[in-house]
Amino acid sequence: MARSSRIQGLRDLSVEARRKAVAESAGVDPASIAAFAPEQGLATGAADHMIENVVGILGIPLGVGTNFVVNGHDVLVPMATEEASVVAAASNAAKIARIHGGFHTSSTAPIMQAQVQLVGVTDPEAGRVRLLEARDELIALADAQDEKLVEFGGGVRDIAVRLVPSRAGTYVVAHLQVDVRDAMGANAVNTMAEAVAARAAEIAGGRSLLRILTNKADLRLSRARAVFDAEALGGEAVVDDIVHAAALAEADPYRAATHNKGIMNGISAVVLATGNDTRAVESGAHSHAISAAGQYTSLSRFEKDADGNVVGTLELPMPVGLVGGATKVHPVARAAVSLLGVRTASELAEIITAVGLAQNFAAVRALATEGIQRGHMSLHARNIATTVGATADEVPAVVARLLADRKVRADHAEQVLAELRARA
Ligand SMILES: CC(C)(COP(=O)([O-])OP(=O)([O-])OC[C@H]1O[C@@H](n2cnc3c(N)ncnc32)[C@H](O)[C@@H]1OP(=O)([O-])[O-])[C@@H](O)C(=O)NCCC(=O)NCCSC(=O)C[C@@](C)(O)CC(=O)[O-]
Ligand SMILES: NC(=O)C1=CN([C@@H]2O[C@H](COP(=O)(O)OP(=O)(O)OC[C@H]3O[C@@H](n4cnc5c(N)ncnc54)[C@H](OP(=O)(O)O)[C@@H]3O)[C@@H](O)[C@H]2O)C=CC1
Repeated sequence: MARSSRIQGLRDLSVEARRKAVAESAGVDPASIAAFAPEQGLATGAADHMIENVVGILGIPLGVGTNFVVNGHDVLVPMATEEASVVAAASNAAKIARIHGGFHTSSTAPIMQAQVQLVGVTDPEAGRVRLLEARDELIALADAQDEKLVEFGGGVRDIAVRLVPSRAGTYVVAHLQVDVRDAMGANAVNTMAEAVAARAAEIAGGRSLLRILTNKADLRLSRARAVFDAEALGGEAVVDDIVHAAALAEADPYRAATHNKGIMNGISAVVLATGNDTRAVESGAHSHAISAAGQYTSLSRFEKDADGNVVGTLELPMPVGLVGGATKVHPVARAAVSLLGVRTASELAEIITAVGLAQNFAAVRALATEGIQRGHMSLHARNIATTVGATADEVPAVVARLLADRKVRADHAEQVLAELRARA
C-alpha cells in the first residue's frame, strides 16, 4: 500500500516526473514500475505468445487514480482507459471520501462456479438428488485435477444442482463451487468441470453437454462503502439531488444502464490495467444488476445518512486474479499490481470495487449539480485539439479557446488552430 495517495500537483508534471512521484509516494522501487514506460512495456515477442495472429500492440493510456484510502490504507490506483476525465473523476471522488476515512470494503470467499449441463435425464428430480448423494465423490474427483490449488487452501467447497426447464426439455445442471484463491479461476474450474462431467452424467442418468464456468459470479461478491461529506458537496440540497439521481437509476432501466456504465468506467480501467478479464467482470456485473422483481437496476445505492452526508455502497461480483491470465505475463500488469501493493486477489477485488464506487459518485455528483459537460468536456477538449493536428505546444491555447467559446467541437478547433498559426 502507498505511503500517501495524495500527490499535490501530479497533473502538472511531465509523464516521466509523474512516474517518479508515484513510485516515491507508493514507496516502491521505481524499477518495479519501469514497465509503465512504453519502450519497456509489452514486447512484440511476448504479445505474439499471448494471442493469435499478432500484428501489433495497441497502446491505451495508463493513469493513476490519487487520493484513495481503502480500509485505512492509502493506495495509488493504476487505471487504463481511453476516456478523458475518468481518472480525474475517480481521484476527485476519492478526495471527498477521504474526509470521512475513505472506502471500507469487504468480500465473500473467492468462489467461482462451473456448470455441467446434463441432457436427457428421464427423472430429473431424482437425478438431482442422486448427484447430491454423490457430492463427496464428485468433489474428490474435481479436487484431484488441481492439487496445487488445494495446497494453496482452495478447492471445491460444495456442489449445487439445479433443474432448468427450457423449450428443449428440462436440464439437470450441476454447479461445482470452487474456492479459487488468488486466481480468476476460469481455467481452473473449467478443467474440473470437464473432469467430472462423465461421472456426473453416469450418476444422473443422461449425457453431459456444456462444461464451463458461469460468469454470473454471484458467490464471489465484493463490497465498498464510503461517506461523502455534505458540506464538501455543497450542502443539503446537493445531497438530496444526489439521492434523487440514484433513485431514478434504481427505478428506471434506461437510467440504470448509464449509471452502471459510470461504475464500469472505473472498474474496467483497473481490471484492464492489472491484466484481468474485462469481459468476465462486465458480464458478472450486469448479470448482478437484476432486482428481485426481475428488472435491470443500478448496482450502487446512495442514501442520506444520519449526519446528512451521502453514504454510497456498491456490491457486485468481482472475479479477478493475481496468478493467471495476462496478470503475470504482461509487464505493465505486473507493474500495476506492484504499485497497488496487493497480496491477494480479494484485496485487488475490493480496491477495484472502491474505484467503481468513486467513479460512480463523481459522475452522479456532476450530473446532479452542474451537469457532465463542464468537467468532462474541459478534459475531452485536449483530445479534440490533438485530433485536428495541434502540436503539444499548441494544445493548451486551442483548449483554452474551445472552453472560452463553449464550443468543444472539431470544426471549431480547426478554425482556432488555423487562426493561431496565422498569428504565429
Ligand atoms: C472532471 C472533474 C474531476 C473536475 O472537477 P473540478 O472540481 O473542476 O476539479 P478540481 O480542479 O477542483 O480538482 C478536484 C480533484 O479532482 C481531481 N482532478 C481534477 N482535474 C484533474 C486533472 N486534470 N488531472 C488529474 N486529476 C484531476 C484531482 O484529484 C483534484 O484534487 P487534487 O488531488 O488535485 O487536490 C469533475 O467535474 C468530475 O468529477 N466530473 C465527472 C466526470 C466523469 O464522470 N467522467 C466520466 C466520463 S462521462 C461518462 O462516461 C459517465 C456518465 C456520466 O455517463 C455516467 C453517468 O451518467 O452516471
Ligand atoms: N468465461 C470466462 O470468463 C473465461 C475466461 N477464461 C480466461 O481464464 C483465465 C483465468 O483463468 P485462471 O484459472 O485464473 O488462470 P490459470 O489457470 O492461469 O491460473 C490458475 C492456476 O494457478 C495456480 N495457482 C498458483 N498460485 C495460486 C494461488 N495463490 N491461488 C490460486 N491458484 C494458484 C493453480 O494451479 P496450477 O498451478 O496447478 O495451474 C490454479 O489452477 C483468464 O485469462 C480468462 O480470460 C477462459 C475461459 C472462459
